[in-house]
Amino acid sequence: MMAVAKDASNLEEMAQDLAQRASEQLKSVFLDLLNSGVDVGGKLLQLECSLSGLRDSNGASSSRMRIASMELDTQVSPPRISWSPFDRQTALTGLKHVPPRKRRKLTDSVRERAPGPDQELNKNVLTSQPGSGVDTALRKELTLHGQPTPRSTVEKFIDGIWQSIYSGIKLDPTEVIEQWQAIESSGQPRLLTDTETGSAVRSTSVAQTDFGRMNVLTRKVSQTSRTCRSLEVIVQAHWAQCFDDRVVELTVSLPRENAKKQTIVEACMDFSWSEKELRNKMGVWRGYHDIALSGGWAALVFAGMGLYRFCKYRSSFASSTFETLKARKHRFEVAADTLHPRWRQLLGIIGGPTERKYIGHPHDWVVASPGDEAVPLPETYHQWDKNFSYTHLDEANIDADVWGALDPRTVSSPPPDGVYTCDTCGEQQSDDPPANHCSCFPNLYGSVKAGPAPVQVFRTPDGKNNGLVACCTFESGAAIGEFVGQITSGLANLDVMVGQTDSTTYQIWQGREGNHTRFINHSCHPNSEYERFVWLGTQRIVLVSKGVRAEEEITVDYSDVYWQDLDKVCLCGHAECRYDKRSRILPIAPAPT
Ligand SMILES: C[S@@+](CC[C@H](N)C(=O)[O-])C[C@H]1O[C@@H](n2cnc3c(N)ncnc32)[C@H](O)[C@@H]1O
Repeated sequence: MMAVAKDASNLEEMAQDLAQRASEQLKSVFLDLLNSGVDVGGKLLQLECSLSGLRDSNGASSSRMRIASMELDTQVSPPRISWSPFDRQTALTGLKHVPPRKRRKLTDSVRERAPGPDQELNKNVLTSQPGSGVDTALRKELTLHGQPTPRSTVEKFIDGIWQSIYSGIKLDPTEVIEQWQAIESSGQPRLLTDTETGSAVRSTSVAQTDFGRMNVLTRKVSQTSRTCRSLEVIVQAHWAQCFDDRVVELTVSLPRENAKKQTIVEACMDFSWSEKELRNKMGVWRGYHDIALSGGWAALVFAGMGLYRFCKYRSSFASSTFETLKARKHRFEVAADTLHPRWRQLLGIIGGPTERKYIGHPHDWVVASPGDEAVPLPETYHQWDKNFSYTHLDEANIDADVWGALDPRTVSSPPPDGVYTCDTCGEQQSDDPPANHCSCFPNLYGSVKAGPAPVQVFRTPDGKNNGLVACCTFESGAAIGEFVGQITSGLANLDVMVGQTDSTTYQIWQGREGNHTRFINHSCHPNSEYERFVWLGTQRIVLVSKGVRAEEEITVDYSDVYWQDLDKVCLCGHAECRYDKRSRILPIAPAPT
C-alpha cells in the first residue's frame, strides 16, 4: 500500500490515519492468504505499508515512512501473525529512550487475613527495613506485558470516550450560560474569575498574574467550546431522526423515494446547501445518530476528537461496532452522571430527558453484564449484610481510638529544613506542586490532581462478587491507586493489609471505608502489584500496573500468606492457579470483608 502526501505537515496525521486502517486490513490479507491454501513454503513473510512525502516543509524531498508492518511466520504451527504498530517516535525520529527507574516492589504478601485470637500477628508483610525482599522494577512505557498493544479503530474510539469522561474538563452547560451573560452585561467578551463562578480559587499569587487570568479564560473558553460542540452533535444526531420521521410522514401521500427526495429538497432550502453538501453532512450526522442509539447519548457527547472522522469514513460501521457500544451504554452513563452531574441538561435542547440516573460517587454503582443497568453498591452485599455501607476516602483515615494523634505509618521525623527527599528518585517532595520535584507517582502525589482513576466496580460473572475493571489502559509502572482505608490494629478474622515500619505494625482495613483498591480481586497471574513508597516521611502502599489493558479486570496476587490458612477456593481461572483445588468447593465466594 502506498500513499502520497503533498505537504509534509500533513504526513504525520495522514500516517496515523492510514496506519490505523492498514493495520486492520493487513491481518485479513494474511488470513485470506492462509485460507486460500497457497503453499508459502515455511517462510517468514513480511507485509509492509509505507507513506511517501513528495517534499518536506523546506521543499526538500522526504524519505519513505513505514506506517504498519505485519509478519507471518509459517515456520511454526499454527502460523503466527505478529504486528508492529505505527509509532510516531520510531517512524519519525527513531526510538524514544525511556530511562529505567528504580522501584520498591513488594515481593512478599500484600493482603492478609487478620489473625484470630489464637494466631500471632507476626507476618511482616510491609516493612521499610533494608534488605527485606525489596527489588527493582523497570518501567515499560510503550508496551503491555512486553508486547505492543494494537488497538482497533473501535477500541480507540471507545478509549476516546473514556478519556474524555475522565479528563479534568467538566462538561457543564452552566459555563456557557455564565459566559454568555457576562458578554451580554458588558457588551463584550469578559474574563470571569473563579470567584465570580463560585469555583475554587488557586491560592498562589500566580492566579493574580496576567498569565494566571489567561489560564482561567482559556480553560473556560475551551470548556464552553466543548460544551457547544456537544450541543452541536446532539442536535445533528437528532436531526437525522427528524429527517427519517419526515420521510415517513410524507410517505402517506408519496412513494417512498419521492418522499425522501422532497425531504432533502426541504432541508436544502432551509440550510441553503446543495444536495451534495447536504448528503455529505447527512452521512456524518447519521453516524452520530447511530452512535447515540447504540451507546447512548453519553457515548456521543463524550466522544473524543476522532468522532467526525469515525463517522465520515465509516470504516468501522458494522453491527459488531454498535453491539460493542451498546454493551457499554450503562458504563458510560455511570461515569458521565457521577463525574459530570449536569451533562444531561444538554439533552434539553432536543427535549430529551435531563434527569440524572446515577447519583453519588462513581464507585457507588456496580456495572453489570453488558446492556444491564448498574446496581447500587450496597445491594451487592445485602446477601451478607443488610446494612452494608461504604464511605469513599481520598486519604487514609487513622483510627484515633487505637492510635490517638499518631500516624503509625511515619518512617522519619520531619527534616530540620522541612524539605523531604524521595527515597526512590532522590528529588524534593512537596504537596505544593511548584515546590515538588518527585514524579514517582505523579497521579497520586505532588502534582495537580488529575481526577479519579478511570476504573469501575463491576459484577464478576464467576462468583467473586464485585471486581475492578479498567476503563483505560494503565501502562506498566503507572499507579492505579494508593491502598487507602482505616489505619487500625488488632482486628481479627477480617481481610486487612498489614504494614510495618521500623517501630510499628499497623493494619489497613477497607471493610467500610476506603477507595477503589478495595474491590480488587486476587489472581494467580495478576496484572498489578503493590509497592511501598514513602511520601513526606509517611509509608504508603501503592498499587502499580504491570500492564493493564483497557476493559481488563485489575487483579493482584494476595499471596500465599493470605491463602494458606483460608478455607476458600480461588476463582481466578488461570491455568496455573495455585488455590483452585481446596478441601471444600464453595458455590460462591464467602462474604467479602
Ligand atoms: C478485597 S475483597 C475483593 C472484592 C470482593 N470481590 C468484593 O466483592 O467486595 C476480597 C474478597 O474477594 C473475594 N475474592 C477475591 N479474589 C478472589 C479469587 N481469586 N477467588 C475467590 N474469591 C476471591 C474473596 O471473597 C475475598 O475475601
